[in-house]
This record gives sequence, C-alpha cells and structure tokens, in this order.
Amino acid sequence: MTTAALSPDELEEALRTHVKGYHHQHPFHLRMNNGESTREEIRGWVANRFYYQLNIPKKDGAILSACPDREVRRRWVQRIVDHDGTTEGTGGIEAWLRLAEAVDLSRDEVEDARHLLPGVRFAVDAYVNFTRTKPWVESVASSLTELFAPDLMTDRLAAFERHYTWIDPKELTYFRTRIVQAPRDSDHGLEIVRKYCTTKETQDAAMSALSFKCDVLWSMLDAIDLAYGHR
Ligand SMILES: O=C(O)c1cc(C(=O)O)c2c(n1)C(=O)C(=O)c1cc(C(=O)O)[nH]c1-2
Repeated sequence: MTTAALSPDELEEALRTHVKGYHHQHPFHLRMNNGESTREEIRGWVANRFYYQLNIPKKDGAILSACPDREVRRRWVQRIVDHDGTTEGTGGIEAWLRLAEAVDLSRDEVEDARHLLPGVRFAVDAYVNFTRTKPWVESVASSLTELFAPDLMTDRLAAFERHYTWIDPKELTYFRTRIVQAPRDSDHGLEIVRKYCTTKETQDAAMSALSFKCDVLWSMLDAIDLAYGHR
C-alpha cells in the first residue's frame, strides 16, 4: 500500500485490477460458459439471480437518496428506469422474467422466491445494506464490478446461443441490453469515483467497496453452485 494519494489514472488502474476477484472466474460461470451446465443448474441460477435483479433498483434508490449532487442524480436515476421500466412489460426485471419463462420456470415460482437460497439472499441483502449505510461515493465504487460485466455477458450470450439451444435466443434480450447499458453505467461510476476519491482514505475506501462487491457476486455463485452444481 502506498501512503500518498493516487492520481485519477492510477486510481482507475488500481480499481481495474479487481477483475482478478470477479465472478467470471467462478467455477460455476466457467462451466456455464463452456456449455457444461445442466438445465437444472441454469434454472437454479436464473431463479436465484432474479433476487439480485429485483434489488438493483432498491440499491440505486439508496444511492440517490444519499447523493447531494444534482447532476449525478439526474444521470443515476436512469438505472432505476432501466430495471423497473416505465410501463407494464418493459425494463430489465421484466426481461429477466421472460428469460425465466424461456428456461421453463413460471413467473410465479420466480416471483414468490420459493427457490431463493439463504446464501443468495444474504449476499444480495448485504449489497443493499451497504448502500444504505455507507457514504454514497463508496456505494458508487461498489457498482464498478460493471466494468467487468460486458466481457462476461458477451461470452455468456455466445455460450447460450451455441450450447443451450433449448432456450429461445430471442429471450436473451436481458444480456443484449446490459452489454450496452453496463459500459455507460460504469463510465459514469468511474467519473464519479475519479472526481471524489482524491485522498488516500477515500481511495482505500473505494477499493474496499469494490472488493466487497466482488465478494457479494462470488458468494451468490458459491451458494448456487452448492445447491445445483453437478460436480
Ligand atoms: O450477470 C452478471 O454477471 C452481472 C454482473 C453485474 C455486476 O458485475 O455487478 C451486474 C449485472 N450482471 C447486471 O445485470 C446488472 O444489472 C447490474 C447492476 C449492477 C450494479 O452493481 O449496479 N451490477 C450488475
């Protein structure tokens, strides 16, 4: 650890090294992208990931409520619109439910959380609680796992189209949309962290926030792997 504050470019570089703890390397994802997942594993993953999707707008609402910067709020609010949609049948959560139907889960069984694993619930709740209790810039830093998401989603989309042909490819809209939205979101998050984290203390906090978030995503997959993984 250095003692002096980093320049914005050095900080960005340090944040990007967190890719080494990102969940694209989790054995469950490696198998999924290799075409080795069973239908049961895919269904278990889709049903459980729904709880993450459902909670993203709540954590973005927590960030908005703590953010004093009007210009940031004007842009950040778009994330809630992206996930919740503006009318019935629109938005990311709806797209995820359509993915669930495409893997032969009913909307009911996904929405009533009957498949939700305790470990996934704890991990997702920890993320929302983090954003409710930590300084808003740290919460923004925690969202920067999105820097690494597009590559994983691009690989996932290709893997689904190639290996899991039992899933209607037109119901993979969620991933196609996020591949476009995530870079826009992470650019904004990065801009905020570069601007506000100018001391060693705030930079260390941003780094810890991003590690914490990598752990949230990793823990979700640990729980899913333990429950559904065929090894
Ligand atoms: O499927 C994935 O691997 C993945 C990862 C992440 C991420 O890295 O945080 C997000 C998403 N998906 C996602 O769909 C999403 O909407 C999202 C929002 C956020 C966030 O922290 O604000 N991360 C992610």
